[in-house]
Amino acid sequence: MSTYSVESIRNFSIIAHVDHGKSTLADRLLEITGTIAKTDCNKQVLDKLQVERERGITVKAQSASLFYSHEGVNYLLNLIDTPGHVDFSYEVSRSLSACQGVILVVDANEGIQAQTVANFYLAFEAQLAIIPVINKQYVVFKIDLKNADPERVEKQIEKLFDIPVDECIRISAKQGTNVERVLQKVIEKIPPPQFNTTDPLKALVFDSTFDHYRGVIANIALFGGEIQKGHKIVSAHTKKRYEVNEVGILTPNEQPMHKLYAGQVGYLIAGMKEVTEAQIGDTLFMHKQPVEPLPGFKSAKPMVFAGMYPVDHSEYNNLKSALERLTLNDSSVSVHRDSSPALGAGWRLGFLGLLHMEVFNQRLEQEYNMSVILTAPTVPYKAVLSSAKLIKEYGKEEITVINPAQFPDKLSVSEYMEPTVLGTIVTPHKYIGKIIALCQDRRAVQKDMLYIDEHRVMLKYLFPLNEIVLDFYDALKSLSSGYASFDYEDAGYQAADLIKMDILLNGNPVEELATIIHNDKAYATGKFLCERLKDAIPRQLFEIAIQAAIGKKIIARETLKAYRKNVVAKCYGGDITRRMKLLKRQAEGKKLMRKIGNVEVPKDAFIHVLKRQSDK
Ligand SMILES: Nc1nc2c(ncn2[C@@H]2O[C@H](COP(=O)(O)OP(=O)(O)OP(=O)(O)O)[C@@H](O)[C@H]2O)c(=O)[nH]1
Repeated sequence: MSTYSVESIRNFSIIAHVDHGKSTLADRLLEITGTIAKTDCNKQVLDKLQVERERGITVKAQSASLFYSHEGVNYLLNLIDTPGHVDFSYEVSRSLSACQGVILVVDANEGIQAQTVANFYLAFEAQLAIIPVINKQYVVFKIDLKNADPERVEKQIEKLFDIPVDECIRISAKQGTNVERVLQKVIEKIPPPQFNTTDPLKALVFDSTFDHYRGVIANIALFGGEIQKGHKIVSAHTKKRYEVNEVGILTPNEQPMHKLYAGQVGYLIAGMKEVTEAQIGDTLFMHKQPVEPLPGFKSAKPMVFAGMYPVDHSEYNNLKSALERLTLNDSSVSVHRDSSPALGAGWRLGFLGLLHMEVFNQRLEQEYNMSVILTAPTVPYKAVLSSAKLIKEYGKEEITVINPAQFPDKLSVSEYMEPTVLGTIVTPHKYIGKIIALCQDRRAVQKDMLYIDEHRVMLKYLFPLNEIVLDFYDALKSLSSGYASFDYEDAGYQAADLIKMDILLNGNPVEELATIIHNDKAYATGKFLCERLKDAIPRQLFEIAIQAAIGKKIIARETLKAYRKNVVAKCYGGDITRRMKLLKRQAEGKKLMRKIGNVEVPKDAFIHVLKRQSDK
């Protein structure tokens, strides 16, 4: 950009429900503005991570600066593509802090879904300009997807969000139809940022990534002043001083610039090496010109915790450094050191949901070549202690329990509490009966029910978090043939009758599967886990007793019969290389096993075992 004028800047995010077409719209915007060449290969260009491409979802918000000329004026448009899944809504709220407006994409076929509602309210509460866009819709031929019904979706938007029907723009992101109109609307409707270059530097760190060679790359939004190479800056959070090595914009790859100005969004490299140095939500200011720090962000609140241990203990230090680096790229993961008698030294990690946990695990494997053991996920329970000894030990009466191994005994507790969430379900009305039954089975209490139009209903339920965290979404999808959607927000704690259940293999506890559950569900869960484990464990040379226990009391049992798998039997002792190959393959298979007593369990069995069968 040759000349700078804050009047010609627009900062906006694209928000939507999962799969409604955010990343595809971002591709078209990048093409129209000449940011990337127009080819058939541009598919979700901003989804850079391998895990994003494989799963076809966005997990990390990505920024891109676009240059666009309209009516003789050159504009700088800073676009942030955000994830749609509920586990990553923290990324959305952070991204919005760097924006003055949003494009709210709604699929013309599916209409308003649970995350559409959640994301709309994030933008609305942040007082951002909102541009509703109906996607998957040709304008000329009326129909892109067969069941597209833009009129119906426009009416839903008017009813739920109070946005007049004629403000919606109908597009096909895939075909590029009418997408230019969206850009024009961005310029007309989203206000330029109201910041001055003459003010002292005030830069918000709204995201950060870690580069193996260059250290921390901080994504910043300038709320005042300007910044360039050589400037001495200070972090409001750590009070540490840095010299700026490089500033620039993302197009979408890093493009160094001489300067960044108030109102712009870009990146900064300033020799930050430690994970803790690039705190998201931090304010950077010029050395000797301190400013009032920006409010920052509420820290991400982990919803599920699980233990993580290296498969092979010699890998402990490598895993430690991989974790440090990956958590810098994903600061919503909380990490506490932990250890267990069975698994040795490891960590207890907090995630925003199960998908987040799976994605993090996949990234460790793909980006850092690390293979780990994860224990059964648990939600953060609370216990009000009655034992004077324990109160003294913890230094407080109320403790949070994120590890079943530390679950205090009933005798030393006056009350247990479990976390709850307010869930929003949007569904075609024909599935309502089955969904209500599912919610009741999950101990949920109905709070609201609203018809969005004659075919669709929005239900609100208060759920115990542990009832939805593992597999509620899968269950909901399967009983509504994929049509119902779900989103939730934190709703505090409620008293609950909780117990700790252990799983034993030939009398040895399987630490990975110890869980805290509601008393009412103990027998059913115990029976189910034993049955599932029986399927997950390969037969071995001896009989295996699989038991569920509460304290010393066994509440369920399955028996796995002995079996001898002789892998080399087929080789007739003849071909020695073939025989060696088979033995090697068997040895490699064993590496992925975890030994409990003398029983070998595939290490990935633990999470699969926990998903409930009853919901199929
Ligand atoms: N028919 C049709 N399909 C579209 C259109 N826009 C996007 N899609 C398809 O919808 C699917 C989801 O698109 P994405 O752009 O990945 O959706 P997203 O909202 O970014 O998804 P998440 O990042 O996972 O939340 C892809 O298969 C796209 O090809 C469209 O205009 N018409």
